[in-house]
Amino acid sequence: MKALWVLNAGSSSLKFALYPVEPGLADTPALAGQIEAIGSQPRLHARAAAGERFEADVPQPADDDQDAHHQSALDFLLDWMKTHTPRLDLIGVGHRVVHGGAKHSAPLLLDDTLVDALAEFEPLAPLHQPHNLRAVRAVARLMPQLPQVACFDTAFHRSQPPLAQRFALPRALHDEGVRRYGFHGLSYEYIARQLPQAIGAERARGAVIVAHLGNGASMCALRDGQSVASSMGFTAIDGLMMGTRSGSLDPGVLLYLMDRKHMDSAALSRLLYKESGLLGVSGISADMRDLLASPAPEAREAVELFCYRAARELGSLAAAAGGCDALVFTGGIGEHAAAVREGIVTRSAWLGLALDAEANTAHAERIDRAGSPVAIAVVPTNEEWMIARHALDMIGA
Ligand SMILES: Nc1ncnc2c1ncn2[C@@H]1O[C@H](COP(=O)(O)OP(=O)(O)O)[C@@H](O)[C@H]1O
Ligand SMILES: CC(=O)OP(=O)(O)O
Ligand SMILES: [Mg+2]
Repeated sequence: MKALWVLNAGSSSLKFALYPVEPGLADTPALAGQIEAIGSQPRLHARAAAGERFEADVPQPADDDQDAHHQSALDFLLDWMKTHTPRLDLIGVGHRVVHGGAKHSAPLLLDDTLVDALAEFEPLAPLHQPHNLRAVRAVARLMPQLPQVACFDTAFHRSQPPLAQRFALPRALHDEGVRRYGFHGLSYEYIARQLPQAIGAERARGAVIVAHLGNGASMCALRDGQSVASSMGFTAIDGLMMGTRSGSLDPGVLLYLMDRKHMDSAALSRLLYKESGLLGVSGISADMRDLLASPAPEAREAVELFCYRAARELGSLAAAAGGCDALVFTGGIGEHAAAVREGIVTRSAWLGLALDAEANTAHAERIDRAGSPVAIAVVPTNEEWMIARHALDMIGA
């Protein structure tokens, strides 16, 4: 079987999928899964198209070194893949690479020079980029002849108008790359392809706001299926409140923390990327499921702040898009947490949004109330398929 591997290395997970490519790219992977909880109790879960399920504990080095944890999860996965897919004719590997900078608006074939260039963006995406590139290097060591393709989370947003990409900072900083990039682009690109089917061709050409609410969360304004603005900026901390990331913050808070608490960039980075968001506000968990199930007032406040911040961002993106013909929910929270969707939509009635409560609790594809002017849809995202599509286009069958 000719096939493509897809690797999506995240902050605490390593997702993978194996897509058959003969005759064309399959809709569903032959095998897909992830190693979750890297750094705490890593476990591999996978599922074959035929329904067979696999689970395995992933050994983890005893020390506290995040890099070592990711490396050992990756080694385990590559070994596991070899033993579970012995008769495979691999034609290439597609990777999610979170940051492609200002230059890269399309997927690229990877080589050593490009990997080194992309490593320059590691400080801008410390939870993702180092792990993305580690996976590229590991595959290159094991199978040096195999073509590898980088698919950038930032690429889809390069269509944004210049104003949407600019901070109100001195021009020289913009010119050296301090600008808004936007992330989750592979997810938004996939959703944009599904829009005609989900909300109708005419609405799909209009102003559509997509909320990708997962562990990392962002929103994107689309016009005619193209990104015109996004809640994430220079880094994936900006915008919405997330599992452990703060989202938008008054920059004066950082000055205060540096001056008065003597926090350096490592301490600030830990605070903003790992200790804030749902985890920081609730003091209980970064996982939306835990918070929705908890009776603690701090958990409820964290969920409410998440919805409030998302509703405010929705208003801002509607301004950027010149309206809101449809709102689309995706990502782990967007696809599964009916209470969060309700919290966001009820705060957005002024935009013409109205929820069909029954359809919402049933996680139906369309959850807007009959006769209301704005479509609301729930569309599962599929970053892995989008990566496979790009990789196959680059490599050729
Ligand atoms: N049934 C559910 N109800 C509420 N939240 C859920 C549910 N399933 C998953 N989630 C939430 O989705 C988030 C993870 O989303 P996901 O898109 O898988 O994240 P990642 O950014 O790691 O790809 C977690 O906060 C998790 O609690
Ligand atoms: C860019 C980003 O935040 O990605 P994730 O949701 O996978 O953490
Ligand atoms: Mg994700």
